[in-house]
Amino acid sequence: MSSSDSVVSLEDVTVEFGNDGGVFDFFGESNPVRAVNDVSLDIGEREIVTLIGESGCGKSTLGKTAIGVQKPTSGSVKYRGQDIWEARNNGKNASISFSEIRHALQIIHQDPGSALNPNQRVITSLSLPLKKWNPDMSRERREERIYALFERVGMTPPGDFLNRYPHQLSGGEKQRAVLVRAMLLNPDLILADEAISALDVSLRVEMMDLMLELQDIFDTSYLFISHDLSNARYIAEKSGGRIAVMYLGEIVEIGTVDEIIDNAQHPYTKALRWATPNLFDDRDDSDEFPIREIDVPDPTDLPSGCNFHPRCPEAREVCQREHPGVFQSETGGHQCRCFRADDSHEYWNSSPLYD
Ligand SMILES: Nc1ncnc2c1ncn2[C@@H]1O[C@H](COP(=O)(O)OP(=O)(O)OP(=O)(O)O)[C@@H](O)[C@H]1O
Repeated sequence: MSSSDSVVSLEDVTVEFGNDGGVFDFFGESNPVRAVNDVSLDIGEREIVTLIGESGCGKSTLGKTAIGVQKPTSGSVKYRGQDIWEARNNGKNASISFSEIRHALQIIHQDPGSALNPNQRVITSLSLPLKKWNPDMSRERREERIYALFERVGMTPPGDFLNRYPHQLSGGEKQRAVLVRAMLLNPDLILADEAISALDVSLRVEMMDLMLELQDIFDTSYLFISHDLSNARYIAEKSGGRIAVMYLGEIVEIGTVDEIIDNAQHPYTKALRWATPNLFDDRDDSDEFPIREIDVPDPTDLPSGCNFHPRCPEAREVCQREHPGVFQSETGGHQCRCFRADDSHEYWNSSPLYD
């Protein structure tokens, strides 16, 4: 996919936190955290990209950067070809205004409670954004749309739910209300940041199905963040989307379900897959955990060479010295940041690092 066909396109994006002139900088006590490191990613029309990786690897920061909430330290983030930060800072030259971009890129969080005002009835919380973005829409028309969507997501009769306060809804009902609120704005992309993680396991599939159903109606793309590979697999498989695996700020592998689940190339992806037993029918219980059991490196003090080499059972001397670039499969879709993806790399003649 080229960046011109994309809804959102990130190119060489890096996001650092720290070194902001605070008191710790003065004493030289803080190194910046490179939460996102040189990430390029295109999200297509009606595409679902799932970001997966352990806590602190940079998923939320990358997600917020993709929707224009977090400014990148370097690199560009474009919405339909328009640089989001240029639109924000230099609106006169922008072909798409920053407010149009913010309208088109919505977010739903893990905690739906935080998105609904506890002191307002649900109908009010859902009406306000519609009113803001469509000031000419009559109150009757607004409520008609909200009621229709509530019916669509199975919250019937809608009035029973809409006239309650958020604390009178269950977690699953609140999350559905928040999804409806985002969809009412007819966004092009929704960042779903761990949006199903707080739900009971039994409700997660229901919520993912609902997201897919609404995607069909509204032609929405999703950037779906999860730390659970089986959820990532479910949504990517059903939508024909891609899974992107993050490790310490980088996308270390990206591809379709077949490529990531059945033909993983990166040792970290293989470790995630191993750690998700319900994905791995052929696992022998005596198999060793395919990752070296040391602490996750400090994101303010990244290792030399490949970020993953201290934990990688396949690491060789070159991995300690050189940072791997992105290797692409012949079709270009399956990408991996590991020397092992290149049959002719000097890695294969380099000495193993660990016994
Ligand atoms: N505003 C901030 N200021 C300083 N550091 C931050 C900030 N936001 C994130 N970080 C750091 O950036 C790194 C990536 O954080 P991020 O929340 O993006 O990861 P994550 O993969 O989404 O984690 P989790 O799954 O726990 O939410 C972490 O080391 C985190 O502490």
